[in-house]
Amino acid sequence: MTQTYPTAEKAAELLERVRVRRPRVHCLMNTVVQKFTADGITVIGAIPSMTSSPDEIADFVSKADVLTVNLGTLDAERRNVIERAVEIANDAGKPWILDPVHCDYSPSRLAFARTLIARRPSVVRGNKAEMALIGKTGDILGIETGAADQLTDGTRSVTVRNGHRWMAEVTGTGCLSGGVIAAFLTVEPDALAAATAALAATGVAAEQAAEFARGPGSFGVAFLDTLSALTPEALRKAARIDHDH
Ligand SMILES: Nc1ncnc2c1ncn2[C@@H]1O[C@H](COP(=O)(O)OP(=O)(O)O)[C@@H](O)[C@H]1O
Ligand SMILES: Cc1ncsc1CCOP(=O)(O)O
Ligand SMILES: [Mg+2]
Repeated sequence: MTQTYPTAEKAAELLERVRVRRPRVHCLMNTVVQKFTADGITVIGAIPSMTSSPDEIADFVSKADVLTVNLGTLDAERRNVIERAVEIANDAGKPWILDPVHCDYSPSRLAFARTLIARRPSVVRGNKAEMALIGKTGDILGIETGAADQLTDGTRSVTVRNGHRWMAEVTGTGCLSGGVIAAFLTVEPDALAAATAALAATGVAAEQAAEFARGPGSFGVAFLDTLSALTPEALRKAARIDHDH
């Protein structure tokens, strides 16, 4: 069977669509990087919300277009809220993404990540150590980020080669990428194409930011500037997307 693979042209088209649609992205996000993640979602052209209040989660997820579930700074109350949020998203047929932050540090967090994967997120994204423990995710899109981002949906595999090493020195670039991927999931049903475009966009913005930043601190700020200013045309020209065939 002929497979369709995401291209730089497709990434540019999806960036345009996110900016036009302005999707609502609800994030159950660790407490360390809520601001940076919300800023990333805003500058890509989407609208973030961040509450983890048990009283409000149903209303917020019901009004959102997509959900981001991030397991950093997890506590008992947020576990319950996550379970409720996932149930609402699934019942409404809304996409959601799981970031199993630090599941490699804690068996209980890894076990919780596995129960969530059984509830079928559209995407699981983690760093190398996290994804080594999560393992294969079957037909659920699995993404291992790093110097190159490796994406596979069990049938197709794609590598996104954009980015800059300073991304690894700013806390929360991975978490932010989860929020940006979520925004792209709302404009493209093929999760592989959506996530490829999102990671190419953040990677290209990082390359541009590194040209005028002086180190990780100024890079974090510059990255929001360049992600905000990123044009579909610049993304099309600079995206470096490879695939397996
Ligand atoms: N050495 C690197 N060179 C280029 N991009 C990188 C590098 N390390 C991480 N990134 C990028 O930084 C983001 C976060 O990735 P990663 O560090 O793997 O996740 P986490 O923050 O969850 O540990 C991703 O967009 C990834 O592409
Ligand atoms: C996103 C992030 N990056 C470094 S610490 C942190 C929060 C992680 O929380 P936890 O220590 O509970 O895994
Ligand atoms: Mg992470």
